[in-house]
Amino acid sequence: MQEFGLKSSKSGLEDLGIKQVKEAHWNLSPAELTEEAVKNGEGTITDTGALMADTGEFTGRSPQDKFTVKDEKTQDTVWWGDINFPISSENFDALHQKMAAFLADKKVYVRDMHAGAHSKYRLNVRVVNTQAWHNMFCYNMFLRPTEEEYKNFQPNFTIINIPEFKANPAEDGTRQENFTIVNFTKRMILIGGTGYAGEMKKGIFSVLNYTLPHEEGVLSMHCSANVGEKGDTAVFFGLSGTGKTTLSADPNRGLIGDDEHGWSDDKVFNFEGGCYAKVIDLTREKEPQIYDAIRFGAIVENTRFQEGSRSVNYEDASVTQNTRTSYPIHHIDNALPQSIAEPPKNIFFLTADAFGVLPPVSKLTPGQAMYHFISGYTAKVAGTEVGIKDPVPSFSACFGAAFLPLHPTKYAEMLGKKMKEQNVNVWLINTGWTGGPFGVGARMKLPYTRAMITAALNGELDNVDYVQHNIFGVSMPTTCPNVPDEVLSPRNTWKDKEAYDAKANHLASEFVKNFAQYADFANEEIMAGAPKASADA
Ligand SMILES: Nc1ncnc2c1ncn2[C@@H]1O[C@H](COP(=O)(O)OP(=O)(O)OP(=O)(O)O)[C@@H](O)[C@H]1O
Ligand SMILES: O=C([O-])CC(=O)C(=O)O
Ligand SMILES: [Mn+2]
Repeated sequence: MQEFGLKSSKSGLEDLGIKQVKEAHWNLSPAELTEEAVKNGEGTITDTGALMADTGEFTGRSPQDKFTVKDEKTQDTVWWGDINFPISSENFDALHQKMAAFLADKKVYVRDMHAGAHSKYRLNVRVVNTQAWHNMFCYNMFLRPTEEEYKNFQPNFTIINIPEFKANPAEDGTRQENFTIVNFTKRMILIGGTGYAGEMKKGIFSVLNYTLPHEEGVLSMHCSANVGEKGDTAVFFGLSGTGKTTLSADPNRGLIGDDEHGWSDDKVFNFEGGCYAKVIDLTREKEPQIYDAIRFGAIVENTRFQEGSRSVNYEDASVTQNTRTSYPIHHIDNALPQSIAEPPKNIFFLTADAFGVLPPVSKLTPGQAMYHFISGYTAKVAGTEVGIKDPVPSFSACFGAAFLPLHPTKYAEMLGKKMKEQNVNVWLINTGWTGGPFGVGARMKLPYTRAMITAALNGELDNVDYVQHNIFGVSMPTTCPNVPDEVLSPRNTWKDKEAYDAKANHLASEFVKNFAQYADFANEEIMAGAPKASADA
């Protein structure tokens, strides 16, 4: 086999069961990968120098096709069910062999990288790709080793990602032709039949969501994080599309990361080396930092050009609503170089409530915080996952159940303990609808949401009056700098108050129904954080 680039002297492709490839390109630079991607016909260059590529049939993750190998290591530790689907190690081994054989006449791009900015908890990840742009996605999204580290690199987890390789469900134990399979024993992830690059980053996130809490006592979180001038860290939990990336990019605060973090005894640290932002309707005016990050080295996915030019038309959703960009974190000016900071003083739960019920900013008691963390509510609108067009209420424990191999109460217990010990403020932010539900009202204006978060962080909401929401019980400030008072109470913003009460009661009942599955875990304090349907509505 022909090999190019900066290769580790410690281990090669044979160690991954790959005996033969046509060419292996090791650890190419973004410039080389951009060139390869264009030569291979994978993409084009935009007028700001970014690489534009399509993910193919899959424009989002496919949670139903994500499997975990059920074996001695995982059978009693993984939370099996409709999130963690089991597959046998025989199926895994057979697929692994087929994939390795498939590569015999292919050109591959191999990359060595780190996950976890805290040196104590770092994971060495090796990825094998058939598409150059995927390899560049990994350059952007994972932490980049130094030249010396490349030379001595030894992987302790590997991803083999071949979009062109399709499984045969009847034989391979998958649901369809596409699959993502995590094997904790062999320390390997196999991805096939899909070109959605996010499967790689979320695959490794799932791995860290197992190893860190289970083996290291570190809480892993689906959140963004940034830090103020005084070293005050804030973390922003939220499901896809709720604003983690958008709101963590704040010109007045250093960016730690936009999607995946760990909270150890002493630090909050990013798992990743870059950001993966939604770009639908992106404008420079609303999101200048993200807009300006889309330059040479960045990738834009599933976007289209303005007619007759090489400018990206961010309004074009003809391929998908889930258009994305990935860029290395240093494309954001005030990103912290080490991606690590002190434990948080403030925690925000972001929700995009398409029913327009939850207040745009409210403060939670510790019991309410636990209740909302375990609930993990948002309303799903068309976006990151396949097959969702109309908004639906969505509860995803810990704001990221899809990535959690362990039972959610494991993460909830760890968070609850940390919140209490460190006396953290917890806020609920509705970045979703106001003035009525989706279709009637409008999405909360981004400048208002930013102002609410800024006020909370600066202590400007410490000494204002609060009122309790009649059903959810959360405390709503009655004033907030740079936000009109009338926006702060959702009921005020609805023309039809009875319709509001009915919707609020309905949403409350959805919360209660969903929470029933955690009844064994919840104590009195947590249950006091539950919404209470009002009898007169
Ligand atoms: N008030 C608001 N607050 C936050 N985001 C808003 C608001 N109004 C509109 N948006 C839009 O909502 C989207 C939020 O997406 P963002 O990329 O921040 O989500 P995310 O939580 O990082 O999701 P993912 O985990 O999938 O990456 C952006 O497109 C942003 O422009
Ligand atoms: O993983 C992805 O494709 C995007 C993302 O951040 C999420 O869905 O939380
Ligand atoms: Mn995410």
